[in-house]
Amino acid sequence: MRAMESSAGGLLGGLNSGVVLSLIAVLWTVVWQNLQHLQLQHFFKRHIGRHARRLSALVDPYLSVTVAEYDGGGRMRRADAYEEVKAYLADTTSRDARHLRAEGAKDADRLVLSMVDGEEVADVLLPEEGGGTVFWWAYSKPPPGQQQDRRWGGGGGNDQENHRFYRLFFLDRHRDVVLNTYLPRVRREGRAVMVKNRRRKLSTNISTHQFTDAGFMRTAWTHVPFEHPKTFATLAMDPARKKEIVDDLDTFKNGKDYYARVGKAWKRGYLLHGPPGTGKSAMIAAMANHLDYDIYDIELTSVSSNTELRRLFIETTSKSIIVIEDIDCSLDLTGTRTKKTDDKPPKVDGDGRKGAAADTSSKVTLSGLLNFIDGLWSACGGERIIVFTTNHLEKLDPALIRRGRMDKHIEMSYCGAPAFEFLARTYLGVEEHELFADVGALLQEVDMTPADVAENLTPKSADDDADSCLQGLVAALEKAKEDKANGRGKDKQPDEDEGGVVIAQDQE
Ligand SMILES: Nc1ncnc2c1ncn2[C@@H]1O[C@H](COP(=O)(O)OP(=O)(O)OP(=O)(O)O)[C@@H](O)[C@H]1O
Ligand SMILES: [Mg+2]
Repeated sequence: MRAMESSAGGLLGGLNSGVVLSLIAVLWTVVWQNLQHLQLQHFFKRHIGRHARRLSALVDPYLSVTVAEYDGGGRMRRADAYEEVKAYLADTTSRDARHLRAEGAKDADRLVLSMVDGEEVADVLLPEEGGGTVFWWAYSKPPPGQQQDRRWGGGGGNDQENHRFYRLFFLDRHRDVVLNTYLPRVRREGRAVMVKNRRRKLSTNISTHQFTDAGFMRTAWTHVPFEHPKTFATLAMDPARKKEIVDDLDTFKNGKDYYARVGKAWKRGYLLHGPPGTGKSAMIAAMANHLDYDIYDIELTSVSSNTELRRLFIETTSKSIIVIEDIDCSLDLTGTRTKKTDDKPPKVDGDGRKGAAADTSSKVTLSGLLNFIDGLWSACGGERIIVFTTNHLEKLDPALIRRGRMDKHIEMSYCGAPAFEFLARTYLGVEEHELFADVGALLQEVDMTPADVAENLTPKSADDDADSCLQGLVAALEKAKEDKANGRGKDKQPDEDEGGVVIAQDQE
């Protein structure tokens, strides 16, 4: 059978032209097919299997390594090796393959090319690896009805999708160099190409059909290119705290060995809390830009079950930030989500949390969320940051935000004098101004968010300059001070009555 595969791939003709061998190949194919019809294959397999294998090695001397699109039995996560081989072959493909598939690259004008089904390209060893030897890479999918066969890269599971694969053909005498030198280099170089071509993504959990290597298929996430311009250089906050956060992120990013050594999953939780407009979302964008990570923004209210939450997690890639904004408003066990399902009281598990036992049908529970953050599944893939934001730290369940889950708590607060001066430099380009002292003093008396300060510092017409913007800010601050004195100040946040202590109730 392997003789058939490789001859179909054009290998045998090119490299084994002896008439005798060709005759044997034809004879063998005919005999084998007839044996199948006669139901004698089993007999032969058992009794002359060894001889058959020798004969087939003579007819088809090529060995193969299959790099399948999906690891394991299901289509949970694209195999890294598959992506790496695809990236590695992109150059060769664009040079040699006749039919190509194109995807957008980081650079807006460029395309990343790959093979379509049935294409083949040749590759050679580098001079320092021995040079000269030709290998063949073929890209294909299993023949109909054989998707589950392990020979075709299938995992033997129940998934009926067509799993694509790359298959490398080589001679037995090159086995060592292929397995120990060539393939590791393919993966290494593939990873480097992936980094070069990577367009960062902002994904959200809207399930859609997307075009992948396997054609149109349903994906849990929908994404757009991530293009938020916020960086730590334009985020106003106390310089010492900013440095601490940047150092923390860098230590995490470079901490692969450390996490492996201490036996912890390579992930880190950040809890950003503070009033609206203090820069929590801006901080997430700055983190993603600093680390060069993708963002997965989960809208928890549209996740129907703990199982779906887990699936979402599995479909995230490493080097990503998983964000749940306004976590205090996202998980309402007493509101509409519960009413939507049934009136049965939620099950309570051993440590008193509801919903952990079996209720996976209808809603996300605190227990599901805790598992999402640090259960066994949370370790798959590695290099992920999980960020929760909230305006109401006090409403969150202590179990959710304890260290180990949310490792670093970052308070984002109202604008002080240093943050204001930073914003004035960023927005107006002024280092010094006579109104700085007035603004600084007013900011000590009234609470104004960086978002409001930034808005006041934004020129509204061509006539606006640094003077007029700063005067506008002083006026706004004086008005806020007056309102506060008259009892019309912001005693409560606009959304204070919404949301409710929803997560906390999960742990009664
Ligand atoms: N510390 C800051 N430095 C620079 N810009 C800021 C800062 N805080 C807020 N801003 C600006 O104010 C606007 C609103 O900020 P952002 O959306 O990050 O607030 P938030 O804390 O996420 O608010 P919410 O709780 O309502 O989601 C953004 O345009 C952001 O650039
Ligand atoms: Mg926000």
